[in-house]
Amino acid sequence: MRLTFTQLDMAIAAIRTILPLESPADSLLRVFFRNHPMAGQNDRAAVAEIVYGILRHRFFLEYLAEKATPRALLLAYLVKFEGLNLRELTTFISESEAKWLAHIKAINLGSQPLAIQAEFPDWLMEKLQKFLSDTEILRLGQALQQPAPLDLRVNTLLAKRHEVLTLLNQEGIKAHATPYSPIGIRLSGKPAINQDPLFLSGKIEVQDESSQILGYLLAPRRGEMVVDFCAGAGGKALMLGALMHSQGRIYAFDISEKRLNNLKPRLKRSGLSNLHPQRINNENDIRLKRLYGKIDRVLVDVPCSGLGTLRRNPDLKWRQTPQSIGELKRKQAAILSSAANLLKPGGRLVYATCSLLPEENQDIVKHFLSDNPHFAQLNCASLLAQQKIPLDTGEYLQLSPALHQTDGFFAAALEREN
Ligand SMILES: C[S@@+](CC[C@H](N)C(=O)[O-])C[C@H]1O[C@@H](n2cnc3c(N)ncnc32)[C@H](O)[C@@H]1O
Repeated sequence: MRLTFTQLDMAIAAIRTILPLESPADSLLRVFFRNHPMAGQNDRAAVAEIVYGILRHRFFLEYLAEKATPRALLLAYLVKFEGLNLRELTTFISESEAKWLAHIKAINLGSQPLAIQAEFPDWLMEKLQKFLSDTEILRLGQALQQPAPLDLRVNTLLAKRHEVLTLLNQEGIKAHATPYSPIGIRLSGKPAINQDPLFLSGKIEVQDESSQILGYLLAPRRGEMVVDFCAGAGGKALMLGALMHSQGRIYAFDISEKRLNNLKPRLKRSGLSNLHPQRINNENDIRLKRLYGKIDRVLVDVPCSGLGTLRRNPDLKWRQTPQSIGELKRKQAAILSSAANLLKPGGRLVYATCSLLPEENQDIVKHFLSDNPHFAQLNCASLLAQQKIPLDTGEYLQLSPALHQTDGFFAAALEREN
């Protein structure tokens, strides 16, 4: 990483603004850049990389810096994680900083306590230790400290994967097929894909491979009635529409008008005509009643702690607390129970989270099944095998950045029997 003085100063200002983490880091960074309109494309990329790098390695960096000032965190990060040598920083640092940096260069991360090596706060360590060994926690923590690759989904309504791969390679963008999703592409590096003609013409969408696998678990067919209960900006609903060849009907529900508005330009690009976004007041919205017992497939991608996405959102481990997770669990159970009312007998429901914690995953599903004996659990590995996806994580789908190079994802597939 080669940095200018301006970028170093701007990075310090950005860290000062973002680290209190009063809002999500990505929105704080957006506001920061809005307030620094003179920053060019390269400056923004460098500052964002530094801020996210510091968020990923914050525990170790705070341990290294006696006083965790934005400047100390920046310098420690550049030396320990970006491999900058002191010569490259001489004009920027004082003599005492140079001495301190020379000292910390020799400190080995491997000799630190597990929580620091894995970069997990104490409350999360406590939860993880209930179901993972120390070795598994370390592997998970290390995988979550790596930046996520950029995954694309080919919109099969408009293009084929091999054609898109050829076109990307012709543009000089290094890309290869994802190992599990038959319509996924993984890019090397982070090209500005949202300016690419393939993106602008709706042939590709940005979507992590783990999220694409969910679409294959739900496996909606042409002509069916489908609900994406927590559709957000529609990442998964758009894929469902393409799997259905734009035939049948998908309702994309969400309580957030803003998120559904973000779906609109994507929907326009996608060429789909079977997707209907609709804001609901809450999971018990009276307007849902007319659909009770009528829907073939329901996706319930509930709000969750997001701990499986720490590669992209490293700030979540400081923004979540045991209390916030307690509230999420109540919401998840309520949403699952209401969404299940929509299903017709023989219909399929997929409950999904991007959390790693059994309390937001298996526990919610088990509780639902014990309250609803007319629902049965389907085996996710068999459902994926039917779709020719050789991905066997047992009866639940459990994807991990350490094992599958995807975000951490959980899903259970349920069928209404009568
Ligand atoms: C994990 S996100 C969904 C992401 C989305 N499926 C996608 O692929 O982009 C969870 C969503 O649930 C929505 N939500 C929260 N409470 C809800 C409720 N009671 N009913 C429906 N949606 C809700 C949130 O606004 C958020 O967009």
